[in-house]
Amino acid sequence: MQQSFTYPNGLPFLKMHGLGNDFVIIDARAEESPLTPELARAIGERHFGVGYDQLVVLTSAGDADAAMVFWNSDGSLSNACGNATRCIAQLLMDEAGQEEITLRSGNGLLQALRGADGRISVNMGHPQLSWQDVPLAQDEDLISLPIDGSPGAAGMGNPHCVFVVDDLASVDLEAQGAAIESHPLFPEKTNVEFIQVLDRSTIRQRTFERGAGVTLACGSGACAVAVVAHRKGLTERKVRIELDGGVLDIDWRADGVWMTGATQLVFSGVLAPEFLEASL
Ligand SMILES: N[C@H](CCC[C@H](N)C(=O)O)C(=O)O
Repeated sequence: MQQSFTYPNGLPFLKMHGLGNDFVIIDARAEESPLTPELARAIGERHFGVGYDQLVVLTSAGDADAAMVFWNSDGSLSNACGNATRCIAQLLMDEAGQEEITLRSGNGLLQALRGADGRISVNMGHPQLSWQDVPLAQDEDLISLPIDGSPGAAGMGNPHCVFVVDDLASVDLEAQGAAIESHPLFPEKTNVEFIQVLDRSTIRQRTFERGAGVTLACGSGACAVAVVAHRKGLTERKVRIELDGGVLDIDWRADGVWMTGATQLVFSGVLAPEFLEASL
């Protein structure tokens, strides 16, 4: 799709990660920076571009400190990205010298706080549990899924399908994740989490993300995992989730599902005008 917009001076960006779930951040609060799916995909190329799991476009918001639009590396959009939300919160808190920030996402207003240990907590909101809200296709059923492991589904502004397994080492994450991501049970596709419950307060999680594939961590996924595991009677409402890239602490409280974890600014750069021109 030809884009009338041009970037004669290139396009500045930041690179951040939350537990190895990595992000390109484009700050469009002062100046419009429209993206196309083609450009988002080109920036996400790990060899020909910058590479990311998600790209976040920051814009100004009347009712929040900023608004976020989330792109997956396949060029699709998502209403939620927990780890990126934590990274944006750190960025804006550092910029403003604040310890609390409000961010607007496709899943509503999210409150973020910085703890004494420097980790960022975000209230990711209430889970969506009805089949219409996850969403699931009405005429299918979770048991129709071609994988054992007592599946559960929950939405956190984005859909998640969670499988509880006895041994994560037995899971073919790429193949089984891809099969579920596009299963007809999920009209908007789904993120896929495989978990092993270590005790009532500890879960090991591996993730195949919608639109991004295997990632080292998934924040909204960890929230959905905590909700599904608790509803199955396997864990408390407060759990520590061990992901490939690190640890998230999840607390499903009366006011929403709180997620706490580390964030890291890695580098800043500028996408070259000729790269952008070739990718639009
Ligand atoms: N792939 C997800 C978005 C990013 C989720 C993940 N990176 C997180 O930290 O929540 C989706 O399409 O719903």
